[in-house]
Amino acid sequence: MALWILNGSIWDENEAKLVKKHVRIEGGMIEAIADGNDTPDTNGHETIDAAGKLVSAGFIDMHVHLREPGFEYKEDIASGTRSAAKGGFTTIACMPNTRPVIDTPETIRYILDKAKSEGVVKVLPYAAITKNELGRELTDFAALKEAGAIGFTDDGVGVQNAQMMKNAMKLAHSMGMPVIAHCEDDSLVEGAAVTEGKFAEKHGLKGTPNESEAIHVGRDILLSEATGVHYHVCHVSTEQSVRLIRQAKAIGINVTAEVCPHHLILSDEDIPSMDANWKMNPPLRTPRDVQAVIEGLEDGTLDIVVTDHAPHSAEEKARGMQLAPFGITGFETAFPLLYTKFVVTGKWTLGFLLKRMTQDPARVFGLAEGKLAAGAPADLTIVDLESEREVQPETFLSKGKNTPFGGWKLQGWPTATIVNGKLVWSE
Ligand SMILES: NC(=O)N[C@@H](CC(=O)O)C(=O)O
Ligand SMILES: [Zn+2]
Ligand SMILES: [Zn+2]
Repeated sequence: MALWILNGSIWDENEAKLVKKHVRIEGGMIEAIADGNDTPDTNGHETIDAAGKLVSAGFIDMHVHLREPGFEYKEDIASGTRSAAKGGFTTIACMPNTRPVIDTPETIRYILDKAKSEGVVKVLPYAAITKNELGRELTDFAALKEAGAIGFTDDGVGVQNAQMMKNAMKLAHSMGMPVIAHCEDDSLVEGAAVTEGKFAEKHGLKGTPNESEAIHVGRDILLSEATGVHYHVCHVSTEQSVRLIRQAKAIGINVTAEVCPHHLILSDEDIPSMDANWKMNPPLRTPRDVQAVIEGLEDGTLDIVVTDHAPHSAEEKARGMQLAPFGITGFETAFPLLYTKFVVTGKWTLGFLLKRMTQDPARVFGLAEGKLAAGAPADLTIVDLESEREVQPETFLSKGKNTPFGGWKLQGWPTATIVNGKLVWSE
């Protein structure tokens, strides 16, 4: 039996507009895409009517925190993948800053097994660069790759020692694996919760300077040049980082980069109070930085959008700006935020946004997903582009309700998500 998604609107890249199509799915693959004016014979097959809705390749999020093992009170694989599906994501890559840290083949296998038995979207695990993410000793890259790790990162902290990072890059390059870096020089941060800027000044807080991120970006670009490794920069938030990555790409260094919706939309000047739902790492930067990351994404310096979905409990976030952990949830607001802020306003085409959330992550990480075409995996997202709805954190499928976007009125809400040809979430 096939599954037909009928009458949906698909973004046509050549015509740069939405066109009506029918999608036929069989055996977990997209089998055919038929003209919307045809009437396919759907007798004996399942159908989903997508009239008036966008049908897109499923979104891909290459930077998320599922918190399992160890922090299941914040999120687990079951809740995190359901939250992802509700946000229209069909493939997600999870970070290793769990407890224990994902630094052994056993933990990689645990994640993959759990994702298979309890998850509803595809989960790709990263492994740590250093044991316990302590920056002292490299993990067993070969065994981790063999177990299914897709790259190496100590996300949550920066690798402080340059020689350690260089050794990691050399080794990763020798096995064709990428190094993904959380860029932060601890000596320049010293416990600051927000960026240097107007909010910090107003509240008499210590702020993190932009260089704390960009110094690592610059260092690692040079190390990538020296080792040849594919170096991917996490959650770029500063003008200086964008500038360094742009220059590195211009001379052919093997660097790619990501940016989060919140860094594209919010600056430190938007933070209304000492509310820790506005606290994340990197922090919200100045309006000038926001402009720079927007331009970076637009000109391809920044390749992809990721959520950095980072759920925490309400109790943890209630500790206040200085003491609460860094991070905000991302899955269930990402697409509506970007669609409303950049596509509805006419700044970007819908095609541009979709590309940065589907094809580009697939290109950067060499995935078969991310395409809406015959022969591609049947991972699809159906989206209502019209209705305006309010962000209601209490309705999130994520255990984390920590978001600064509560109450925002947005368009572009996913209504159904299909993974490997199966409906895994619908309204
Ligand atoms: N981004 C965050 O603010 N927090 C992340 C860690 C990280 O991505 O660096 C987390 O694990 O909570
Ligand atoms: Zn990080
Ligand atoms: Zn992260």
